Amino acid sequence: MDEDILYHLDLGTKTHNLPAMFGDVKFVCVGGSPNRMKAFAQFMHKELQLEGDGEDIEDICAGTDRYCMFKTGPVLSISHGMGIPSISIMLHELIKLLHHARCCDVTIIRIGTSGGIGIAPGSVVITDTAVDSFFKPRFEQIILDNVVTRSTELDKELATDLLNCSRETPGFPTLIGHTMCTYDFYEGQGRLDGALCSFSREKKLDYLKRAYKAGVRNIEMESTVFAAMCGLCGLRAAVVCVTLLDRLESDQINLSHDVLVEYQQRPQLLISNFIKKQLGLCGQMS
Ligand SMILES: O=P(O)(O)O[C@@H]1C[C@H](O)[C@@H](CO)O1
Ligand SMILES: O=c1cc[nH]c(=O)[nH]1
Repeated sequence: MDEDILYHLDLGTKTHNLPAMFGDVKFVCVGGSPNRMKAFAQFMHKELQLEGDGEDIEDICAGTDRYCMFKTGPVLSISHGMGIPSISIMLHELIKLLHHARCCDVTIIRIGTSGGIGIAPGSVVITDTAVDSFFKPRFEQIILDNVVTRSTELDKELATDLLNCSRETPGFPTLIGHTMCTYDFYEGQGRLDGALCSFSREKKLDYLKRAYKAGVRNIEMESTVFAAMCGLCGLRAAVVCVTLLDRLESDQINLSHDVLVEYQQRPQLLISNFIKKQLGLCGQMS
């Protein structure tokens, strides 16, 4: 293409010097909420001891309200909204952006929230394999009128490195497990508290217990397409989500604001330590 307009990011190859803006990016962290991803960028700014306090960090995608993007040193922090279609659009444009910027050796990590199965709320799950609602390691993309099945394996070595790093990040339990990705938060995740519910509490528990038996430790809404797209495009990818509740116990998220904020910081803390370690900065920082 003579010109590539990354419409939902409000960036383009003719309007922006993408290699100058993004050429040094080595880590991309993504998550649903714009505020969380801004907070993560500000946190990374401090952890990397970059100049200034990072409080005035600018949203690179301020020209659109679809996604937010912040850059601090070699770390890019981007929001992706909720669900597969939203993260998929962002990933198409992000991956093209990394290509246009001639970035190399990029690691991409989703830092999110999730519902746990049979584990303590506040636990952090590092995904080894993302599975669909049938506990299968696949993402089915409809292309024209074909169903194209893609693998959802994630980088095992990266997951192990992250688990090792978690041992040096005390304060919360971290484990490796399968993550189930659904198309909905309510019926799609077996919740009884949506506007619609067509199954019993017994059926819900039977489903979630079967998921647990299949190795699923948490449920969220983006991991399968994230794993599939990053895998096909050759990006080293990981999914690290905190659990907000144990779905065998409840459906409603009734954590106080402060606890919710602290839980959401857990994956950020782990990833910040991992990034510092990768950059050879550990031991020199707070
Ligand atoms: O990254 P976040 O915390 O947004 O991910 C999960 C999955 C859905 O997008 C959302 C549902 O509350 O949270
Ligand atoms: O239960 C939960 C909590 C957060 N995100 C989800 O997708 N499910």
